[in-house]
Amino acid sequence: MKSKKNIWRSVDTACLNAKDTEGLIGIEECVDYDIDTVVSFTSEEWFRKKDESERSVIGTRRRRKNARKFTFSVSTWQYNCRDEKAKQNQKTFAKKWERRRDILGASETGSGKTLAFGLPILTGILDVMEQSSGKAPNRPENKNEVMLKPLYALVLTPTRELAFQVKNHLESVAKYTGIKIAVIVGGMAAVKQERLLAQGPEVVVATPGRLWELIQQGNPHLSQIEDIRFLAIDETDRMLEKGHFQELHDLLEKINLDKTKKVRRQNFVFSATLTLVHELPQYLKSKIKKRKKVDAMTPVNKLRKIVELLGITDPKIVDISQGAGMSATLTECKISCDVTDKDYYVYYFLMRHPGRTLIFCNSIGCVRRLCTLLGLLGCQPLPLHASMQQRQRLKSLERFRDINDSVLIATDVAARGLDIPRVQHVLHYQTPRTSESYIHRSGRTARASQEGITVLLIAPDELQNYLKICMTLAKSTDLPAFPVQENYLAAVKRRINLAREIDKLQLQVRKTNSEAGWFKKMAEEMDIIVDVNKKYDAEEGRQCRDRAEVKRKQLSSLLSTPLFPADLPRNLSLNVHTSQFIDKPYGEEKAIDTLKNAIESNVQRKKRISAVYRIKKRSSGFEVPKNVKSLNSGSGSDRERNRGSRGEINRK
Ligand SMILES: Nc1ncnc2c1ncn2[C@@H]1O[C@H](COP(=O)(O)OP(=O)(O)OP(=O)(O)O)[C@@H](O)[C@H]1O
Repeated sequence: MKSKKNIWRSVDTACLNAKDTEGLIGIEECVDYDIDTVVSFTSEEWFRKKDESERSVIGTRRRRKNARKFTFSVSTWQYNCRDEKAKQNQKTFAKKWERRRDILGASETGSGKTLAFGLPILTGILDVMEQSSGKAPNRPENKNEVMLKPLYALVLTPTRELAFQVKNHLESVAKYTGIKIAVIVGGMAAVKQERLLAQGPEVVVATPGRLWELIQQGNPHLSQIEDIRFLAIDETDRMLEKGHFQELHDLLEKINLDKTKKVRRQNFVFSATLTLVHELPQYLKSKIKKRKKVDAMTPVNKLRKIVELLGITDPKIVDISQGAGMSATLTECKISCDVTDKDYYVYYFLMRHPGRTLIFCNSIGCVRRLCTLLGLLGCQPLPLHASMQQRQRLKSLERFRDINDSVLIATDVAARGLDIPRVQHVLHYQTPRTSESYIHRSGRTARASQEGITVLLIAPDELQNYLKICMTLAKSTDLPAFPVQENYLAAVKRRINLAREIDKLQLQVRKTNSEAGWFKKMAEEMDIIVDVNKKYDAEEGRQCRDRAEVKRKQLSSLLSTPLFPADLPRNLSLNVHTSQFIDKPYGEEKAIDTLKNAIESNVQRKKRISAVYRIKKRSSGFEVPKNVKSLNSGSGSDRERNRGSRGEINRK
């Protein structure tokens, strides 16, 4: 269809379903057209539209007789599209895309990479669909086979949650284009996913394991995987890590087999840490000095390796990551403490600074323990780790999104890519093992130009790891210490210690019960009669239960008394799960402001002290002692913890 004079008329939307028109600022219908040729929207037009303050996306939806032009407001994407940084990011990427080259893209966390590859893919598919509209679809060679709808694009992500998120994100953009998107991940019923694939989605978002499984099983829609025109690999550096995602390598081998198809395909390779490289360990540095054959890992080397692994030729590299992939709106800080004190500081933080908080642990066991502990204290934490059922994992995420001031305790399974609105704090309960992990975990806050704070809890035996992270991220100064009002810690400790005791007693009860259960089962199998109650439960188990009950009552009464001074406004609410009263202060200073104020007052204090030194020196020839370097240098001191110091890193 071709419009002659480009005359458009408003369409009355009253007759349409409110859900269908949600987010539309209007629908116009082209009223002068010929039905011979199809009008396609050029990339220039697309991106020109994107620049307008009320950015709009134009998609075509062919109806039986006429084509309609759909313009939808960005509010359908659930965010305000005036995020200049994200827009700039996507524009940068768009320019490269116009030349249809493979893109290797690195930009900081939360800067909008999903759309940076999502938009080119969706527009690309529309183009391909327009071009091939006259041609016959993929006809099977065998007449008995069903005619296949084409598969145009594949997006791969390292985690299932991220796959769902990317799918939702793309779906909201593709809402009026008619492009269908399916998500294929492990942990969900394969039959259901096969049903989705049978509908012939143009885009498949998947994790490599399940996708490869279905390909191996000969899924008809996925049999076209070699024909895809667009491939995006999100969090590529993680996906290509040694020993992980073997299926991805198998898949790449398969789709790179046919050289003509490979050349026709456009690849998008994205991550915030795509160009991040680590400092070489000392022993390797000395090998380099001795001219032994050790390749220093540079960003170029790293990218070269990725390109080689993916079989990409002549890609365009777009590296607009600043600050080692961390958002400029992110404020970092640390709390140095003993490993046994970490619970106190976490609970203190949650109570003193309520807000949506994501706590990262290094192991599943740690997530479970912390969840139980904070659960007993009425914080209602939500767990997220790989040993949970997929349904539960998604439910935890959903509740974390929906509930204000919610707390999610997760392993690194939640570290990459997840975009949860208004996460105010990220706490690293344990120092992450890699710098990448630190960047991605921290990047769950301060997204899309919002402010956020990340707090690293460092025990003495984690100092080494912490220093490595600082060096990789080229930090010249120590992270400031988060200010903690130590006078409240005694009350915090009382609560935590009681909760720990209850946890221990509960564990003992569970152990006794399971032992009794096992014994009973064995006795039944051997057909002997044993008084199990007498042997196990009668004394020890009952005593533990009673003691736990007493302690629970004590804790309950502690929780019903205020933790912070009476002059702070408080919110005494009932925890419906435990029937305990939770006392939550609110209305006080935000964590980020507390830290900024502490840093500011520390700077002022240093200025005052150096002014006093100068005056004294001038008036009495007083010399500043040479060993006075920094007032708060060194880590772990109470003084530093309280005042938010910025000491120099001791690199030795
Ligand atoms: N042009 C834009 N204007 C406003 N917000 C945007 C824009 N583009 C993306 N966003 C929003 O920014 C947030 C972060 O986007 P996205 O999840 O794509 O970031 P990312 O760069 O992939 O982050 P990560 O590195 O953590 O995976 C999302 O909520 C997204 O909706």
